[in-house]
Amino acid sequence: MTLLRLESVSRRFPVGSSILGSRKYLTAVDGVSLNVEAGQTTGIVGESGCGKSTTGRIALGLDSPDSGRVLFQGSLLPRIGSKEWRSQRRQMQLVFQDTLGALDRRMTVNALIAEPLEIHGVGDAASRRQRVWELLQAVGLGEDHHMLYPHQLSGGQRQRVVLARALAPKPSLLVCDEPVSALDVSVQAQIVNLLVDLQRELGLGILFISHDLRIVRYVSDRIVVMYLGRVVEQGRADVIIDHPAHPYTQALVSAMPRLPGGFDHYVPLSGEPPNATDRPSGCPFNSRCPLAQDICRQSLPELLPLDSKREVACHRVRDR
Ligand SMILES: Nc1ncnc2c1ncn2[C@@H]1O[C@H](COP(=O)(O)OP(=O)(O)OP(=O)(O)O)[C@@H](O)[C@H]1O
Repeated sequence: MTLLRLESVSRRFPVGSSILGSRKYLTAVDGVSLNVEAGQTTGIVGESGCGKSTTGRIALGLDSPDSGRVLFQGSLLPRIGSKEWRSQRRQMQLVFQDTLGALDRRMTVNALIAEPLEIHGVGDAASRRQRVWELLQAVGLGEDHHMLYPHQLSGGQRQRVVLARALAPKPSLLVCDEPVSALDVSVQAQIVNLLVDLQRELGLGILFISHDLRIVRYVSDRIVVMYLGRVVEQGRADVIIDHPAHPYTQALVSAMPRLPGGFDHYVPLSGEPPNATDRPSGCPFNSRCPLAQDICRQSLPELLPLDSKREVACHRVRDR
């Protein structure tokens, strides 16, 4: 069952000064469509600034698209701030990257986990205490931690608190935005495994945002590759990573440690993406693409099925 569906969603932001007449618009997200199935994970990858977090905020209804639609369990997301929106927000929770300070330093772990239950008016005081206890256990924290303050916890323990807070209102969808990028590699693995276990147990749908392809491959059923606000390739996670088709995906994958039987070409990725206020005409990737030809500078490639397992937006892939 499709839990979340983004249909041709776009979002642009004004940049520069309107007084000096230099106002420009930056297109952060441009015609993005994706699905998250119940009990499954859709990963979004791409370099910094490609629009991953903006897509996540739109998916959660924390930001509104300028065009396109967001459907949650088949219905349009209610207007931001409305009563319906507030009640639906329980169903959709954000797991963000904990930088020390994102959690209120004056609150104990207990109080931090109880807070979302109080905000959403879940149960009475006794049932909330019971739920906090269950959540502590679910994320691998317990008696030793519940009266501690955030600064007394390790990064991994704080991320467990972030996860417990997100799970408190019993959501069906989690949007995880770089949930482990601030952590050491070994702790990253613990938190990612915890997330995968909890997903299995609770049947959660997850939109998992990260610039780290290894982690996205590990957790995702489907992967969406974004470049300058657009989806350049999306499909089954194993196909995207083992047989990437778009030159951008190939470059990202070839920068990963090689996997047995996986993609074994080296595709260089030089320079930085162009400024998002000044996107090149044609394919957004043409200025860095080793395969670019005239057509790539002239016309924007559509995202079209390449085979039954993925869609690709590239003129040249179809020529090969
Ligand atoms: N509120 C805003 N006002 C103006 N520009 C914005 C705003 N939010 C995001 N942007 C711009 O939109 C683009 C996409 O940002 P976004 O945070 O979605 O990218 P990202 O892929 O998540 O990046 P990162 O991996 O660095 O978090 C960036 O160029 C960013 O500067």
